[in-house]
Amino acid sequence: MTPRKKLQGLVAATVTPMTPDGQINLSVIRQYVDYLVSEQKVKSVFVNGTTGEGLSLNIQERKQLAEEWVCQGKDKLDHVIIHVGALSLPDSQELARHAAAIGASAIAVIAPFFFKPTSKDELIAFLQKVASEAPAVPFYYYHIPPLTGVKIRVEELLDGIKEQIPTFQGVKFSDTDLLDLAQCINKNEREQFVFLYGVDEQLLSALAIGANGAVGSTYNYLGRKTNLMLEAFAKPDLVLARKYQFLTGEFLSFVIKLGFGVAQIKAVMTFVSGIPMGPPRLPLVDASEEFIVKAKAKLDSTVWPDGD
Ligand SMILES: CC(=O)N[C@@H]([C@@H](O)[C@H](O)[C@H](O)CO)[C@@H](O)CC(=O)C(=O)O
Repeated sequence: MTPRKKLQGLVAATVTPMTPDGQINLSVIRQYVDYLVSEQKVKSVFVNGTTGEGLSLNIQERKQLAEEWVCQGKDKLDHVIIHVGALSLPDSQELARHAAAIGASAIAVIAPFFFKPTSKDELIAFLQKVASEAPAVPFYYYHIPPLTGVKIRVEELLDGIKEQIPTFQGVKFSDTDLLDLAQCINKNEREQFVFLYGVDEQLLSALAIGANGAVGSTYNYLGRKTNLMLEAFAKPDLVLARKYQFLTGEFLSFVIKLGFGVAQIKAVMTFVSGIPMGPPRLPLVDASEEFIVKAKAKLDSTVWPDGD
């Protein structure tokens, strides 16, 4: 990894490749890295997050994946962010120490979601205990209230956070509350925090209010298209940028109606990239053949502004 360009642009939330019998399949990570870089023009990854079924993996598996991504990403990827959140604080701390030891670019932590923090102070206390185990590694809070049920506003959380977590770098913001995101950006201009948006279907709106980039599942297979949207936005050619966003939205809205989660993301990534991502881990179950046929037909029939 080339150290340490400020994180911006697209970050692929990686899926965890598995063998048909449910073991993690490290052997395809090298091919996965090359595919992201050469075919999707995506040079940063977020490992062991939601899309990566991080919370369904054991500690050993999470460490192996982190190591493989860092190792295979060396000299190819700009940033390898490792999600180290867990329900158990010692597990999360162990993963943070491990990520630091292997040279991860950054770590991220989700709010614990069984026994939940009920206030900003409780959440910060948990995050601080994890971040302090990796004192030289940039730290991101991973905000995903639709899955954690932890709805503490990020705007509130950020107030004074640097004093308690000196490594705090930014937020992976996977929520539709754009007012909260806007307030975070507006109030923290001097802090130089990084805001990575996580709802791919409305990334353009987040860019408009100042998000630095995005972490998401679609950048695994629509990274190149979304990069064209980012370029159009930067020009600015908003008409073109909207076209890309609308087409991504049309695909997602189509598959969401069919039932779209990590299993289906793995299936889409498998047919688009040709890399076997395998089944998900229970309680998730494989995408149906019907889903795969319909999703593939939808993607194949989409005509993008660049002519593809
Ligand atoms: C709830 C969820 O899984 N959200 C995804 C999105 O990329 C999502 O798949 C996309 O917006 C389609 O709805 C990401 O925010 C998750 C993510 O970045 C991760 O895997 O850590």
